[in-house]
Parts: sequence; C-alpha cells; structure tokens
Amino acid sequence: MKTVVFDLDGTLADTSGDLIAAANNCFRQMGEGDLLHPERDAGTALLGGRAMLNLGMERLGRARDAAAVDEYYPKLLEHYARDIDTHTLLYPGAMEAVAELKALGYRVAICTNKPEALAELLLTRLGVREAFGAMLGADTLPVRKPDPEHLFETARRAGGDPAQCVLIGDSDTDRKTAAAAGVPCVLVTFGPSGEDMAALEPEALLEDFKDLPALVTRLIGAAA
Ligand SMILES: O=C(O)COP(=O)(O)O
Ligand SMILES: [Mg+2]
Repeated sequence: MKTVVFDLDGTLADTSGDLIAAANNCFRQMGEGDLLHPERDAGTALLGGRAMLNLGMERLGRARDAAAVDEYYPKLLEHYARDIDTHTLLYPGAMEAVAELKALGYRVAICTNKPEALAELLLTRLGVREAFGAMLGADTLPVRKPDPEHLFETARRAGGDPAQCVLIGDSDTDRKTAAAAGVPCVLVTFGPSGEDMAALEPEALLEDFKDLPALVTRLIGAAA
C-alpha cells in the first residue's frame, strides 16, 4: 500500500500562535517580556520549543545558555499543553485533501517531531485524529526525523509499504528525512518560511492542498 505521510506543525496546521504564547510565558517567568513576535517569529515557532527558547536567549545576549533552555523546555511544554488550540488552525483544504487521498486508496499518516502526547492532544482537539491511520511523535521511537526510520515506521504502522511513501513537510528536517529514506518530498509554500522552500530542492512544492492528490499520483503513482 502506498502511503502519504504528513508532517504536522507548519504542514497540516499553523501551530505558531500557541507555540509562541507558550515560549513568551517562559520568558515572562524569567522576568523578561514577550521576546517573540507572533507573526515575525512564526517560522522559528514551527521548528519547535527548543528553537523558540534558543532564539529568545539569543535576544537576551545569552546565546550559549543551554542550561536555561533545558530548564525552561519542560515548562514550555506544560504551558503549551494547557493552551494548545487557542490560535491553532488547520491549513485550508488540508482535511479535504486527506479525505480525497483516502478515497483514492492511499494510506495517510503523520510523522511529527512534536512530542507524541502533545500531537495526540492537538489532533484530538482539532477533531481530526481519527482521519489518520498512524501518528508517530518525536518520542514514539528511539529515533526521530531526520532519521528515515521514523518515516518508515510511520508508513508501516499505517499499513503501508515503507518504500512506497511520500513525505509532505515544511522544513529542512523533512527534506533530509525524505532524502535519507529515498522517497519523494513535497514542501508546502503557504507557511511563514514558504519562500525558502524552493532552495531545499524538494521533488515538488505545494501552494494549495487542492493540488495534492494529483501531485501524489504523479510522484508515487496511483494507489492501486
Ligand atoms: O515540534 C517540532 O519540532 C516540529 O514538529 P513537526 O515535525 O510536526 O514540524
Ligand atoms: Mg513542520
């Protein structure tokens, strides 16, 4: 079975608003103000909690303060878990594309570097967890993206053949994962770092989810 594997943050959903709120909560706990801007820093937010803390520490002139990042990362996740879907929205057309891919006979799954429990919580709150045959987070396996085994195991658990999948993502990590796995990569251009995606030279760029089913068929062939 052929499988379409999706990244979560920045690909299926714009999670940046709630991630930035969680990071700013940490900076306030440090006695600093809101160091991250909801729009200007959205691209960093989509790279995850540690990336946001590193950017804030850099702005405080404490770029090498790994101990502070380690200390605040669990606090960030705690705050994020409390307020995970206040600003977060699925990208337009994402779930329609998922439904169409399933109707065409493809398996669909999620491979994310978000901690599994948080990804489960978010997908459940958004009411879309059941749409995906499998969901593997950063801590589901001993390895994670860009290790190709994270992608392969996601395809397997969705009932698919790991050699016949495509990864839809939004970052250099996704690009590297697909390259290491030897499968095609589609990078989305509607996120905050959209204009940087072409430079990563994926097999295809995706501007609008309505184009995804045809693109998948072009890249990995018809489902059956
Ligand atoms: O939280 C992260 O590190 C990024 O998550 P993603 O893999 O779903 O983009
Ligand atoms: Mg992402």
